[in-house]
Amino acid sequence: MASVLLVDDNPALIQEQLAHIFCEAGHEIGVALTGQDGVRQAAARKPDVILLDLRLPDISGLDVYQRLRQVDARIPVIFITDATNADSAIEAMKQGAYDYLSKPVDLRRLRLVLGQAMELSRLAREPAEVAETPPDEDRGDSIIGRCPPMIEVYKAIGRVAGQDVTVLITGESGTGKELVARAIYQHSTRALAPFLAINCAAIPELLQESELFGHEKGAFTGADRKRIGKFEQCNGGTIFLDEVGDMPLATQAKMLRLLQEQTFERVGGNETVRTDVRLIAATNHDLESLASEGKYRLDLIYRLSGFTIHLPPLRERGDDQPLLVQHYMRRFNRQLGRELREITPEAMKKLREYSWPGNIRELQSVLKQAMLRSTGPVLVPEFLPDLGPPKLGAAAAVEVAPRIETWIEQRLQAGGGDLYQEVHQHVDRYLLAQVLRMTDGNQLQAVRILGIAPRTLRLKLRELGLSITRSVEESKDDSA
Ligand SMILES: Nc1ncnc2c1ncn2[C@@H]1O[C@H](COP(=O)(O)OP(=O)(O)OP(=O)(O)O)[C@@H](O)[C@H]1O
Repeated sequence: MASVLLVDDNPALIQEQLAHIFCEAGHEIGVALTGQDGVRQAAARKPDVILLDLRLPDISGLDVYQRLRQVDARIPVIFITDATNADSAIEAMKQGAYDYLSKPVDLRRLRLVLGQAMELSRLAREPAEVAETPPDEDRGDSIIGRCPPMIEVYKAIGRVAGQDVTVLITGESGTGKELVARAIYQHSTRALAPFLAINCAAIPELLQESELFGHEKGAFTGADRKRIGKFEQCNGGTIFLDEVGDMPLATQAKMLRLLQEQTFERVGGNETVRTDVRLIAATNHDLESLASEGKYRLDLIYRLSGFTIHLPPLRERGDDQPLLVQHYMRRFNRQLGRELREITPEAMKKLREYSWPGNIRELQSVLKQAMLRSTGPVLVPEFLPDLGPPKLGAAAAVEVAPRIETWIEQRLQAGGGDLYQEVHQHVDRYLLAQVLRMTDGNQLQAVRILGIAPRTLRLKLRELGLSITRSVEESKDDSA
């Protein structure tokens, strides 16, 4: 259930748009007509996101914003402005507002920004903590596991959280890097300051620099107004920079300076901006091999990796696997309205024998599929999707899809929400795996066939918990 507070003396239109966006029952949309009432309601309700009009009858929007920060600096505040108010909006962004929207607010943009802000609010507030045993209650995102390498991870989180240093988290896709970043943030001295998560792979390379550092009006074609970047916006807080290996060289140079001096210039500007942000970076690439190919700066690697935490792949976590299975079975039981209590030893054996290239994200996806197909209270191997032999990593784990009509029929009978997204994921999973199999894992050929950008393919693979391991034929050495 989401809760949004709208602080606006003329709320009708946006209220209507919010009602349209949150058409499901149970969401809470509070409205305050004055700044004072806004601050009072924010303190009383602690909403997930606040929409704040800059022009209020009693106090200026910027003053209200400062008071809201005192209530809880982690609640993302989205400013709503008249186009003429751009300067105040820029000032608001400088002070840490999440985003700003001009009136009349475009519904699609509102939905997008609101969705992102909600997710951020969740990330900043839901505890990401180590669970001694799988928790009964779904208290936030628990980090499950007690194998020796994970104990080392917990110790490292404990050692570094309170120190204001840059941390690099490494590990394959889906091993929990973001979860660990949140745990560090939540145990740090900046825990009450904002947290921003940015995925470099999701931002087109040409826009990365401006997204992170901002730009001046006219800096490039299309830069019709000044923009405050994430590092300026998150002053005092923590930035989690995911997929930091996907950063173009020009942005790397700027990042290096930021880490050395905590200063930078906006794109197209001369003014030196000072910021105080703690950086937690993550990558599933080997940065040193990127450096040896000339794609990554070694000096940046040294700066980023002052303190490194490595997350082991799931296949090396031994008895953590049954713990994770138990944990996610409980969660999906709640989400899907199921009552599966057990998994047979044979089904567990199948899971343990699999190599999990997509790690915990893939485990979640496989379990969810299996639970949706299960009929009784026990998860038996027949309900698991075909997991072997993983020539193309998780891609090979994709079952030969039943006809889509049958699948939808089964899902309708099973009940549960999110059907639209599930159908699309189901089709994507099948399509991508097929195409990647056909091209033997060659992504360039695959994107040509699919007609999508390489970045989109990478994002989709990540979203689906798929990864590619190309089969390598042993070269025959005739001279031997
Ligand atoms: N130890 C764990 N216990 C429980 N859940 C976990 C654990 N590690 C990861 N997860 C869950 O697995 C999913 C993927 O984790 P996360 O997004 O943190 O991985 P990641 O390494 O950042 O992935 P990527 O490299 O693709 O960004 C999330 O839903 C997360 O909550």
